[in-house]
Amino acid sequence: MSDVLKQVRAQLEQLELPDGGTLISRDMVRAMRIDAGHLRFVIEAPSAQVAQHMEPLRAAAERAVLAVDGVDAATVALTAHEGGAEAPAPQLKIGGHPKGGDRSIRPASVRSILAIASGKGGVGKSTVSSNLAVALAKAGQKVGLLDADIHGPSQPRMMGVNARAASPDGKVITPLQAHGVKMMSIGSMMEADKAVIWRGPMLMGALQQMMSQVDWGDLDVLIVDLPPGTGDVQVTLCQRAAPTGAIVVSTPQDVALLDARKAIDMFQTLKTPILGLIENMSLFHCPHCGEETEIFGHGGVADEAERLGVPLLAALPIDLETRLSGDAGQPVALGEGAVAEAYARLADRLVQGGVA
Ligand SMILES: Nc1ncnc2c1ncn2[C@@H]1O[C@H](COP(=O)(O)OP(=O)(O)OP(=O)(O)O)[C@@H](O)[C@H]1O
Repeated sequence: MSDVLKQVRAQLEQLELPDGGTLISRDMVRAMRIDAGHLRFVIEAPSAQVAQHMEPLRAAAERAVLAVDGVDAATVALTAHEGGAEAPAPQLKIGGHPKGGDRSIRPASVRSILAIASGKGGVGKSTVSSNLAVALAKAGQKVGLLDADIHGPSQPRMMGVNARAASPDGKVITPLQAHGVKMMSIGSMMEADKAVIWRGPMLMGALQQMMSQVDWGDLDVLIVDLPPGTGDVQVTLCQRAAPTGAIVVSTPQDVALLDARKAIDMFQTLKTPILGLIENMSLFHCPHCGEETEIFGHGGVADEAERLGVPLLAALPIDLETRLSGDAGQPVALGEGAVAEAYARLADRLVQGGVA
């Protein structure tokens, strides 16, 4: 963390909350960054109800940080963990059959939809999705994250959102909010230890509901974390939501790459543009001896990207902090350091390319 950001945190430690503690001690500060003297961060209230009373504190925080040398301007936003304890549980029947034939399920207020896919499970597709969402939000984009991995939803854990989603009118679902990102997951609609035992049509119905019945509002980009493989959810998304493009995540290992090719072939068949590939877990840098080990090999994804004529968008190392912060619901891209910078570069590249 830079010295200026450390001083900003120290300054915020001085600002007492009316009900005790500070924004720092109560872990309410998210996505803090400084760019050419302009400091930006998000205060995340535990619920929408609490957030309603926090505007004076937001304004006070914005004023207080201007006292720090190196901060010339400050923008502090207020968000809430929607669906806190007092929010009503959704009355929707999730998991019905899809409706409307081939009609589009693309929300009109969403500018870009990025599908994050992989051929094989466990290669880091959800990790990339959550970190990319956070990095885009840090870059000032209005971001949504839809966890479409219906059988194995991991975004509630990775984004640190335990609340159940709410639907005040029983028709429209209010998305949850974490780290400046609107988030919706089938995991936020179900009881934690209930298995989802739906088949094709119900999966497609659930995707349709999460696209079109969630109040996404105006978004620059909606990141869709797909299930692994080439099944009904992927095909429905491509045919009915017309994603702006797909990003395929793979490890450099042969077996993962073989499956990634199938995913790539599916997107080509469905005429969804492939924006590029991401190599995840490419290199391990030992923090003790400094040695670098290619645990899953190296370079395979770059070769595949070249063969297809699409960019290699990022090569991300196998990294303990990535795993720990994902498990703790605080994506590594929230902080600083080499991996956070790699995600910031990836976000920047997608924004510059006009796809986010
Ligand atoms: N670069 C990385 N370094 C270290 N651990 C990682 C990295 N990327 C992902 N992981 C870890 O690997 C595990 C699997 O990652 P993740 O859930 O993102 O994969 P996935 O492709 O979405 O899997 P699935 O398709 O089965 O849901 C997680 O524990 C995650 O924290």
